[in-house]
Amino acid sequence: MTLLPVAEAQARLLTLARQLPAERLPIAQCAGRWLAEDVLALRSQPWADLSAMDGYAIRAAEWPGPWWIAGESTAGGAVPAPLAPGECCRIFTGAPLPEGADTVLIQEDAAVEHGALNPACAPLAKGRNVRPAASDFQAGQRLLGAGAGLGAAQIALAVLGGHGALSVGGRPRIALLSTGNELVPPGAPVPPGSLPSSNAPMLAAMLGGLACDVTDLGIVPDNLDAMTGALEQAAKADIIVSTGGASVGDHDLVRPAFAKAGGSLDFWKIRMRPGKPLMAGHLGDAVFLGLPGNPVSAFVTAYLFLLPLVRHMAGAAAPFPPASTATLAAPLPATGERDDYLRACRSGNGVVSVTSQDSAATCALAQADCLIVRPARSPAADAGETVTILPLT
Ligand SMILES: Nc1nc2c(c(=O)[nH]1)N[C@H]1C(S)=C(S)[C@@H](COP(=O)(O)OP(=O)(O)OC[C@H]3O[C@@H](n4cnc5c(N)ncnc54)[C@H](O)[C@@H]3O)O[C@H]1N2
Ligand code: MOO
Repeated sequence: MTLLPVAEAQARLLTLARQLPAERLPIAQCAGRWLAEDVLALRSQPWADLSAMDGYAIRAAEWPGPWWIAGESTAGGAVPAPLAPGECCRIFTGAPLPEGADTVLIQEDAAVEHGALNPACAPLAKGRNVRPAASDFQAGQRLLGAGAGLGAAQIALAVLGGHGALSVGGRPRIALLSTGNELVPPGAPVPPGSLPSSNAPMLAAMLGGLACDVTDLGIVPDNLDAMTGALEQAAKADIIVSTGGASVGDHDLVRPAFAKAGGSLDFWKIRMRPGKPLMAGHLGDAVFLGLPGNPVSAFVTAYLFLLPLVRHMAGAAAPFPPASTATLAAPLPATGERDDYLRACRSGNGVVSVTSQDSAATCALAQADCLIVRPARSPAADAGETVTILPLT
């Protein structure tokens, strides 16, 4: 069976998903969401020519003065009277310049005596220490595009643009299923042959920073009817995620259970290491993602598929993790028939892959802060070569 290239599988996954209906939220609840529509400026910023410093508003052409201090301008105060020739105005940071003024002399460079101002510095260029009206943005300007992520800076911009509420994409509901007779819940006694189930808590943690609601439906035994029932129950969610049982063994029942529940599979088996047995499809309105059971495989496939799927459904225009480059601090062997996503660490000397690349090596995974992406059939690489990386932190 030919293995599907990662980029093709990612694109196909997004076509299975619909973007959720938008909701309008108070701006204080918009952090971490994605805009459902463009945000236009309802006002200009600054609203007038404002002082950037505490000092004196002058007309630069009248340098070196002296000027008579004729009034005062404060942020939030009355609009100051226009300057007559030879006049200046005491002014504070954020306050509007009076008509006729074009420059601000900072108070540290001012000598004031008996109401007269003399400069104690080299001549100032016209416009110095002034923020011109609308120099940040103009009323009507597009401040942020639909699909943009709302972090702290974007929220500040939207508020200054005059908005108190924004239309944002919805929060996908995600149901997690962990399959395997060997699994016991976190913290429970672990009899011989058993294993604490770490995948659902790991996935919940990966999803924790995203706009979504996660329900852990627990551990499902390797039994066709139990798995089918669990999938049917999970189909109320927007995204169903299972881990384990994705491969070809006799007890890997996710595919048959998915079919029995009425699901339609879109793809299975990806040209990547780890993560080959990944599958996706839909069950009713829910998108289904079957991740491999090995913890590292589940982590990498969640990072490359699940998190982008959630971002996409929540309205993100750019749902995939941003790739960058780094210099190898140590050599790497040639890759095989699948693209490698090597767990790696960045340091001042460059990037180095962690000691074990086994799909079950969670100690090594926990040390990694990025993935090195190496296409299938890449030759061995020397220290000093440039590689593509994806940040994990
Ligand atoms: N003959 C073949 N065998 C395997 C192939 C293959 O192509 N041919 N693929 C291998 C690859 S690649 C992977 S990855 C694994 C994935 O298999 P499954 O998705 O079926 O996962 P399981 O067999 O159920 O479990 C694998 C491993 O992970 C442990 N596990 C499962 N769930 C959890 C959990 N919730 N928390 C912690 N650990 C979990 C499980 O105990 C197993 O040790 O298949 C290869 N085999
Ligand atoms: O592809 Mo599996 O995920 O190597 O271990």
